[in-house]
Amino acid sequence: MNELTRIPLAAVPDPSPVVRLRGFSRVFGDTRVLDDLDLEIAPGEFVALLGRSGSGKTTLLRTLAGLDPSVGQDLRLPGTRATVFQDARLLPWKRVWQNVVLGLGKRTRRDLAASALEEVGLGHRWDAWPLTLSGGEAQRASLARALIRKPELLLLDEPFAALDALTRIRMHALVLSLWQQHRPAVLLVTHDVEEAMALADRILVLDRGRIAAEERIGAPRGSRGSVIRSLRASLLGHLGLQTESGVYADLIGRKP
Ligand SMILES: Nc1ncnc2c1ncn2[C@@H]1O[C@H](COP(=O)(O)OP(=O)(O)OP(=O)(O)O)[C@@H](O)[C@H]1O
Repeated sequence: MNELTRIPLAAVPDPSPVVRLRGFSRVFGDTRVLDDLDLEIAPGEFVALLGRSGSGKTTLLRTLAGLDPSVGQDLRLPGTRATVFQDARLLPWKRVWQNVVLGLGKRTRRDLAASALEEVGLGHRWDAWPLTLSGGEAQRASLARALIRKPELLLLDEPFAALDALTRIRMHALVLSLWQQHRPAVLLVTHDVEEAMALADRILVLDRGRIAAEERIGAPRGSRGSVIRSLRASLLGHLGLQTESGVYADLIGRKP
């Protein structure tokens, strides 16, 4: 046994979190949208955030992205963050590759953009105009633009919600493989319970401004089938969706 193996586990410090919010609140007028919220995200962790409409998901994501100017500096956030939104937000008057390196300085080379686009499966469209891209292609470009910045924290704000089912599944596979390769911490905001269960290590449910539930998925991706069934019921319960899924089942004549 060498020296290293004798060090007790407790003596190994936890890696410091990429995100740490303690007792964080955000108030708009009379509405307390985030209320004394605690959140930590470890380096390289993939976290999904579920919540009903209006529960504060986007407010939280904007805070973490540094897009909320009224939030002070009392948060621990990483230096490099990048966000992918539901709409790709590409500038239509710039080529796809120019969008990918936008803001990175004049010396950033075209071949760097092209290789990032290659990585997201869009190498053949590197010189295209954004308006000629499909929805899925535009989101690939948006992912390339995020990843080229080598973010410690990648924020995904319902990035697949506007895509058709097949494209969405392909994008899930792409995001997972990019995450496995680059290992940023990820916070994925989604309404889709299945998406959260397929992609994340940990799922949070936001309700009335706080984390109302937390589920950690130990099983590796690809062999989560048995865990997912019980988790789905629990998450739908936390989201208050059991009644709705019952109503839906009545509509289509199938048991939920
Ligand atoms: N700038 C603002 N000024 C006033 N109220 C706001 C502002 N931004 C958000 N809100 C309010 O905060 C609440 C939470 O909004 P938020 O967009 O964070 O919810 P969400 O969970 O992302 O909803 P959805 O799933 O529908 O996108 C809403 O009631 C919204 O009207």
